[in-house]
Amino acid sequence: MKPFSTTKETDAIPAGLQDVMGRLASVAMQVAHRIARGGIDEDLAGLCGTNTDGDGQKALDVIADDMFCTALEGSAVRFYASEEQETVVTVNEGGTLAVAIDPLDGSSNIDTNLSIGTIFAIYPAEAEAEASFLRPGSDLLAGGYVIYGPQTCMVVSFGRGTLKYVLDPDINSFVLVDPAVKVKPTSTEFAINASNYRHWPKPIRAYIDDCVAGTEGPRGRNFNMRWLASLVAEAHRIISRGGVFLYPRDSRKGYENGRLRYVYECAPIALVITQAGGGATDGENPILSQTPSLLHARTPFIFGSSEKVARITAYHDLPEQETSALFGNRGLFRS
Ligand SMILES: O=P(O)(O)OC[C@H]1O[C@](O)(COP(=O)(O)O)[C@@H](O)[C@@H]1O
Ligand SMILES: [Mg+2]
Ligand SMILES: [Mg+2]
Repeated sequence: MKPFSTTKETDAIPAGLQDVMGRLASVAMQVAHRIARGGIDEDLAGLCGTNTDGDGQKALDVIADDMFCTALEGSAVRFYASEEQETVVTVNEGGTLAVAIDPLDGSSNIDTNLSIGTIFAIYPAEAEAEASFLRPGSDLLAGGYVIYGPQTCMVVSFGRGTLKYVLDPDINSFVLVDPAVKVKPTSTEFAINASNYRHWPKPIRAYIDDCVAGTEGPRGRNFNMRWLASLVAEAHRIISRGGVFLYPRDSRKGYENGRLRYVYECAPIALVITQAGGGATDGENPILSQTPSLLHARTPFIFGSSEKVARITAYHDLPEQETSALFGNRGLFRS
C-alpha cells in the first residue's frame, strides 16, 4: 500500500518531509477505513475520558492519536504534540522535526456520518520540546488537513501554494488532483455558530446582523449560512467554493479567546488558506504572525475568502457607536 500513487505526488513534497508526509498519509488511510467500518464491531463515538481542555474524549480521538504517534516512531520527528495529550511527547531524540496534530477534528460528528478530519502542522524541532511549538505559524514547514467524508482528501501547504490530494479507493493511494488550489476572493456564504449570538463581541454581531439583514440591510444583498461543527469540513467547503468561517472570542467562561487551538488547528488551517489566496485572522491581525503562549492556547479564528476576511477586520475598526447602532447606520458598508 503506497500512500502516494506516483512520483508526481511525492515530488510535490519537499524532500525532507516526504517520509513524514507518507506516514501521515498512511495513517489517514487507516483512519478513513476505520471510520467507514464504525459501528460494525466498535463504537468510535463512545466517551472514554477528558482531554486537558476539559473536552470529552471519544474513542476515535484516542485511537487516532495513538495511531499517528506510533506511526512517527523511527522517523525524523523529534517532538509530537497533540490535542489529546497534555504535554509534548519525545518520539525520537535525534529527530529534526516537530509535528502538532488534532488527530480527530469534529469529534461531535463521529456518530452522525458527517465529515470529520485530521489537522497537522510540521515545524523544525528546537532544542526544547515546547519551544518547537510556541512560535508563529509563519515558521511552519507544512500545514494541512485530511477530510474523511464521501471522499477522503488531503489538502496541504509547504509554504509555496496549496495542494489537494484525493484518496483513490481503487488503488488505496492519494492522487494529486490540484497542485495550485485557490480560494475564491468573495462569496455569499458565512459559517458561525449562531447560537452564541448573545455572547459575541459587537463587531461580530454587527457583521452578522448586516449579512442576515440581506437586501434590506447595508449590504443590499442576501447571504447564506452554514455550520457543520467540523472545522476541517468548513475549511474544505471554503477551499472548494469560498465563504468565511468565524469562531470569535465570546463572553462565555472559557471562551475569552474563542474555542479553537492555535498550534494544531488554527495555524495549519491558516497556512493552507492563505497559501491559496484567502485570509486568516483573529478578527484584527493575521493568525500566522501570532505566537501562542501555551501548547493548547486558543485564539479567535476567522478565515476564508480574502474580501470577506478583510471586511470583518474593517468592522473591528469601526467606532464604538457604529457597531452599537442599528444596521441602517453603517452606510460605510453598503456594497
Ligand atoms: O460545538 P461548537 O462550539 O460549535 O464548536 C465546533 C468546533 O469545535 C471543533 O469540533 C473543535 O475540534 P475538536 O472536535 O477537535 O475538539 C471544531 O471542529 C468546530 O469548528
Ligand atoms: Mg479540532
Ligand atoms: Mg480533535
